[in-house]
Amino acid sequence: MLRPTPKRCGRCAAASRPARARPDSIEGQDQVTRIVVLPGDGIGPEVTNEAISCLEMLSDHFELGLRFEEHPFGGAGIDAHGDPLPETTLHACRNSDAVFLGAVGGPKWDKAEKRPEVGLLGLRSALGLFANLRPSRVIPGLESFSPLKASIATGADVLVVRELTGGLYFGERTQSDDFASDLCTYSRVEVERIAHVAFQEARRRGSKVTSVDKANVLATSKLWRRIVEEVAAGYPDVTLDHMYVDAAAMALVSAPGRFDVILTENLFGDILSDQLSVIGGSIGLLGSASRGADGPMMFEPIHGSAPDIAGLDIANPAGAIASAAMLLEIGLGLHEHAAMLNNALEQVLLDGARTADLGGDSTCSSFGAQVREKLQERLDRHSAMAGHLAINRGCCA
Ligand SMILES: NC(=O)C1=CN([C@@H]2O[C@H](COP(=O)(O)OP(=O)(O)OC[C@H]3O[C@@H](n4cnc5c(N)ncnc54)[C@H](O)[C@@H]3O)[C@@H](O)[C@H]2O)C=CC1
Ligand SMILES: CC(C)CC(=O)C(=O)O
Ligand SMILES: [Mg+2]
Repeated sequence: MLRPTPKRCGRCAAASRPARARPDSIEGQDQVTRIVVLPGDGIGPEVTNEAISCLEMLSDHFELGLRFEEHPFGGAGIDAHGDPLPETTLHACRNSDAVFLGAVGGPKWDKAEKRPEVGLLGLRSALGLFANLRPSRVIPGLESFSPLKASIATGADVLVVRELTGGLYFGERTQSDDFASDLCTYSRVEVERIAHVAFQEARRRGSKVTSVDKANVLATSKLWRRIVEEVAAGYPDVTLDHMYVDAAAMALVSAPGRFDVILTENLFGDILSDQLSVIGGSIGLLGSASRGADGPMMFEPIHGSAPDIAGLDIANPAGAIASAAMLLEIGLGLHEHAAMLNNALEQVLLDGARTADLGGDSTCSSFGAQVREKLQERLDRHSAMAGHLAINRGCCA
């Protein structure tokens, strides 16, 4: 993964080092990291605006060289080019260092020949983004966000590793007036590679994987379970257990603390991660990262375009901002910068800012502005610290 080179004092604590130079960088020229931004539809542009503004602030301050270019996608792609995934948009995504997506869909395009959601699935497939990481936790101090009793919700911290390019969403479909079918397929390779992602993620967390399937009925789940067991043998330090998806849905609300990493297929992961999001307070809080074997990663909040609240400036941008932090951390390897943004976001919530989904009256834009205020405080503190270090070390004169 390409990392921008922060241009501050080389020894400065918050400036991560580049992992490797961009292959297309020209000596003596500034390095640029291309972020393709797909605001999409409904609340997508509203939450994207808040998230990208945070990234711009960080990029300006640390001279990260992030360059943002917006492209139509989803319903906006249909309106602009008659296609939810216009060729120019796909080309830009393929040639980017990372993609940031708001959300797509809405009633305006529900009867379109190719719906916005077809564009989303097409993009995930075209970029080979087979692994979708959806972290969710009950933030310490904000247990009251959860509809669950504090005794149940406290400490919940779960990562859903969702297979993203296989299963029912990508199987052959038939549809007539009286009959319809959706084919669910999984191959050994598809299960193996997502299982490896889950076990590797578990090593960075609580060392436990719960694989969720329906192996008491489905052939794909039987294959899934067998291959997950095989992959698990290579990770003796990680505990593996299996749950049927119906039981897992129940356990998520009765004992969310029992989970660390949930490894599951596309449809189950889609459903369970929405359910999980509410345990932390709202679907508006969760970000996600999608990755393939190589190429650009994509970052998006887990929610949809929320047509019921679109255009009202009341959407919660926290999930989009959390996705921006994931872009910094996972996409660009800028751990300290990501931590600054996450920390600013969490502080705004701890200070009491609440959008409507959390029972408050903060607007989307005012919430975003508050996060940037907190971020600015952290940047100022960082500059002051870097100044001290520079004086002591005789650099950054
Ligand atoms: N990644 C994507 O682009 C996704 C797109 N969709 C599409 O979005 C459209 C709407 O789908 P829905 O099923 O209604 O799911 P949704 O996630 O858009 O909304 C479900 C509920 O959560 C609320 N909500 C969602 N995000 C919120 C936020 N940030 N702040 C406050 N409240 C929020 C909405 O107001 C709504 O009541 C459909 O066209 C669907 O296909 C759905 C999920 C993901
Ligand atoms: C088009 C849908 C599969 C999008 C969705 O619900 C999701 O990825 O969470
Ligand atoms: Mg979903």
